[in-house]
Amino acid sequence: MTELLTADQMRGFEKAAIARGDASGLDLMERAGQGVVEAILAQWPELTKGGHRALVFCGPGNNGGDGFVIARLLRDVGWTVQVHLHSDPAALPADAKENYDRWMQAGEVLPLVAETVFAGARPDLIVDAVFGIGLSRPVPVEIAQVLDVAGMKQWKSPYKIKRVAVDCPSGLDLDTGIIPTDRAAGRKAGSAWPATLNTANLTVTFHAPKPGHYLALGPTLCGSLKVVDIGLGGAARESQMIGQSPDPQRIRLAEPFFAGRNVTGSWLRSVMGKPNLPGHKFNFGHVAVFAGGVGRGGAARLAARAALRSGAGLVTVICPPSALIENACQLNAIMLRALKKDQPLAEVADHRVTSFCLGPGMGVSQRTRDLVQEVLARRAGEYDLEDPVVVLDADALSSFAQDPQSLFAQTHARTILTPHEGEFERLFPDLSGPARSRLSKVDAVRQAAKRAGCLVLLKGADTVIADPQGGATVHAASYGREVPWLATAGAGDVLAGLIAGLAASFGSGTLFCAAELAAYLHVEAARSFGPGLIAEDLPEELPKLFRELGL
Ligand SMILES: NC(=O)C1=CN([C@@H]2O[C@H](COP(=O)(O)OP(=O)(O)OC[C@H]3O[C@@H](n4cnc5c(N)ncnc54)[C@H](O)[C@@H]3O)[C@@H](O)[C@H]2O)[C@@H](O)CC1
Ligand SMILES: [K+]
Repeated sequence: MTELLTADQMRGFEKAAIARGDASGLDLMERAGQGVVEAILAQWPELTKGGHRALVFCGPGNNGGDGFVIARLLRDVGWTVQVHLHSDPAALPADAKENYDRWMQAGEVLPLVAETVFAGARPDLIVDAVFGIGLSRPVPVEIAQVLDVAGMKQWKSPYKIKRVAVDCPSGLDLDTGIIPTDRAAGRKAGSAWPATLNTANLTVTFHAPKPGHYLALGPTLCGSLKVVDIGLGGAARESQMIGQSPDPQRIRLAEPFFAGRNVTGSWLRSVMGKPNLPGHKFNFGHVAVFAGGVGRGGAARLAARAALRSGAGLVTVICPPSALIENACQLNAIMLRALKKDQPLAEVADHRVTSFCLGPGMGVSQRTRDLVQEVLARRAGEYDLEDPVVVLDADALSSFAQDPQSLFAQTHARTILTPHEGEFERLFPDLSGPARSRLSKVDAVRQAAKRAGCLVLLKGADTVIADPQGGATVHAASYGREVPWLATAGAGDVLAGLIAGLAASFGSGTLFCAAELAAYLHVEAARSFGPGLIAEDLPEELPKLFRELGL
C-alpha cells in the first residue's frame, strides 16, 4: 500500500531531508523538474524527436520554481519555450527565484493572462506550474480562465495539445480533491460554477501521491498520474504493509503493492487466513445475514452469497417466518432460519456465529433497530477470543436516522458501518453536504468513526475507510480502474456481505484489513466481469478472481 501525504506532511519530508543534508531545496527542485521532463518524454515518445513548442505557466511559489526548471530543460533539448508568470519575480521564494534567474539568462517571461497566452501559435505542450500543494484560496478568475481547457479552443485542433500538471492541475486542493471556488467572483466574470475546468493529460507528483489525487475530482482532473522519486527517502513504511494496522496519523491507498512490489497473493492470504489452514468449516467462520419481509429478501441473499463466496465456512440467512418459503425457494448452500418476533436470537444464531451482517432489505423499522441492538450487545462466547463482527449497512443505518447516538452508544471496535453518501448524511448530517466543501472525505470519515466508536466505510468511486484512532485508507476506482457499471442495484449489499465473509474466519486479519480487501475485490470483480454487470454477477466472479490474483 502506498502512503498518501498531505501538504503539511510533504513539507515535513522536504524539511527533514534538507535538515539531514540529503539535498538542498534547489536540488529537490531540479530533480522535480527533471522528473517531470522525463515523465513527459516517457508518456509521449514522439516528443523526443525534433523541436517542439511548449507554454509553461509559472505561479508565485515553488510550483512555479519547478516550472522554470522544466522550461530550461526543454529549451536545452531544442524546444521553443514560452514562459508565462503570475507573480512579481522579486517576490518569488529563493529557490524559485534562482531558477527564474537561470531561465532569464537566455529567455523572457510574459504575464499569465489570456491576451498573451493565446496570441501565439498552437503549442505541442502546456505545462501547468501555477499552484501545487501551496494552494490556499480559490484561483483568481483571470488565471482560472487561462487554465480552463475550454481556452484551448482558441487554437485550431486543440486536441493535439498535451497538458501536463506539475504536482496537480492548479486549483485542485491536494488534501481534499476539491476545487475551492469563489462563486461570487465567477458570477461577476460571467462564468457558471464551477468557474473553470483545468484538466491535465498527465500529472506528475513528487515522492508520494497526495489524497487529492484520489479523492473527489482529483482523478477526473489529473489524467494519468506519475509519481517521481526526488530522493526524499523513507517511502516504504511498516504501516503501509499488507495486514498491518493503519498509522493513525497517515492515510494509505488500498492497493496490492508494497515498496514497488506486487503483493496481491500475500495480501489475500494475510486477510483471508484460509488457504493454508487445514480446518473444519466452523474454523472459517459462520456469517449470519438478516433478511427483510416477504418480497424483500433479495438484498440479504446477495450479501449472503458474497459472504459464502469470500470464504466463510457457513452462511445463514435469518428471516421473519413469513419470508421463509420465499427464501427457501432461492437458497441451497446458504442455510436458512426463521426468527419469530419474540424468539431469542440465540436459538437461530448461536455463539459460533462470528460475523453478522444487518441492513440490506431489512426495512427501516423499530424491529430493525431492536435486532441491531441485540446483535451489538453480543460479546465473545466462552471459547472465542473476540466479539463477533457486526457489519451495518443500508436500513440498519437509516433506522437510526432520528437518533444516531443510540446506535453509537452500542457500536464497538468489531463493528463497521458501510453507508453510501445518503445514509452517511442521515447519521452524520454535520459531516456531509456543505461541510464537505471544507472537510476532506477522509477527515469526515475519520470524525464519523471517532464519534461512532467503530469503523466507518463511506462508499464511492473514492471509498474511504477510517477507524476511531484516525487510521484511514482510500480505495480508489480510478486511473484505469474505473467501473461505472458497478453503480448498480444491489452492489452495496454485496460489499457488506464481502466484508462480513472476509472477517468471519478465526485466522483472518483485522476488520479494517478485511474492509480494505473487500473494497478492492468488489471493484476487481466488477472489472473482471465488465459492463453489463448486475449485482448477482459479483459473487460469482470471485472464484475466477481469486485464481487470477494468486490465492
Ligand atoms: N515540498 C517539497 O518537497 C517539494 C516541493 N516542490 C514544489 O513546490 C510546490 C509547493 O510550493 P509552495 O509551497 O511554494 O506552494 P505553491 O507553489 O503551490 O503556491 C504557493 C504560492 O501561491 C500563492 N497562492 C496560493 N493560492 C493562491 C491563489 N489562489 N491565488 C493566488 N496566489 C495563491 C501563495 O501565496 C504562495 O505564494 C509543490 O507543489 C512542488 O511543485 C518541488 O520543488 C520539490 C520538492
Ligand atoms: K500545478
